[in-house]
Amino acid sequence: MMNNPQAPPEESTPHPVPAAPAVHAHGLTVRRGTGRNPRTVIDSIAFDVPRGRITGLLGPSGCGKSTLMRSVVGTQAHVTGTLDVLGRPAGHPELRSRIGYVTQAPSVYDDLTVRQNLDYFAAVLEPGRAAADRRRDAVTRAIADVDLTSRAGALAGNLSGGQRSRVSLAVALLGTPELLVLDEPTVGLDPVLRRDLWNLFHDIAATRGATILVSSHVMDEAERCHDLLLMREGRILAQDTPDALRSRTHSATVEEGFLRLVDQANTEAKAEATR
Ligand SMILES: Nc1ncnc2c1ncn2[C@@H]1O[C@H](COP(=O)(O)OP(=O)(O)OP(=O)(O)O)[C@@H](O)[C@H]1O
Repeated sequence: MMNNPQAPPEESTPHPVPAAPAVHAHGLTVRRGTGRNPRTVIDSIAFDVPRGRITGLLGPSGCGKSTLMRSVVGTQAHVTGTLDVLGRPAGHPELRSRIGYVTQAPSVYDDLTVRQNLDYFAAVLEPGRAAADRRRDAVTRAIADVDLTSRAGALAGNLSGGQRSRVSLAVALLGTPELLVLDEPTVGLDPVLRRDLWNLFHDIAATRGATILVSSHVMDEAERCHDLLLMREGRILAQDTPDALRSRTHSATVEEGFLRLVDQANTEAKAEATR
């Protein structure tokens, strides 16, 4: 899948958007920290993630992207408000096999090979001898999807950072999830690998109809998304397509548009404070 540079991400065609979003949030609030001083890090936000498309969650470091993603996959405590994922409340046991989640730090075993890592996680997903053939096929396909077939026998500990990230992504692809939640998957990757990964995300959305929620603090990656959620300080600053955002902020790039919205929000906050 990654050997397809002919298909620029911008030109890939997302599946038609069905009515029900993959993720629906309303009044979503998250508090973090223990003891006497838990802080509100996500503050009563509302947003939708449309199905079959790539939604970029963008914003500066510390704005709450990882917390929001953890809430969507159901691993975050102290979440209140409405958060529905694939038609179920976030964290519902039925969602476990329907969501693939890649955390910021690649979660692979360094002392196992790429294939052994995948075999292990495949067995956790679908245990038992009866499923052995299906597991083997799923593992082979996931390794091919992330273009690591030639390194399948290499120890994960001997791979580059980008290759290790791709092993994590392959693990997330194992169960052919309907929703992929990817927390800054391109951090630290060189431009070629970043482009290849974005091509892969577009392939996955277009060929499988999967929904992808992907975070980044690199604004130029926003241009590669179908839809954007721009976050700042625990709030959603904008939900738009890159085109609509550029156009309504009269900006040449999403980054410029984002900065305009930040300035506007700051001005409004100051005016509010002096009232
Ligand atoms: N375990 C924790 N306890 C208390 N506060 C936390 C904890 N983890 C994160 N936070 C705070 O929650 C806020 C949001 O953090 P989060 O990791 O979600 O941001 P982010 O946008 O993903 O940042 P980055 O891009 O740097 O990963 C930050 O202010 C952070 O300090």
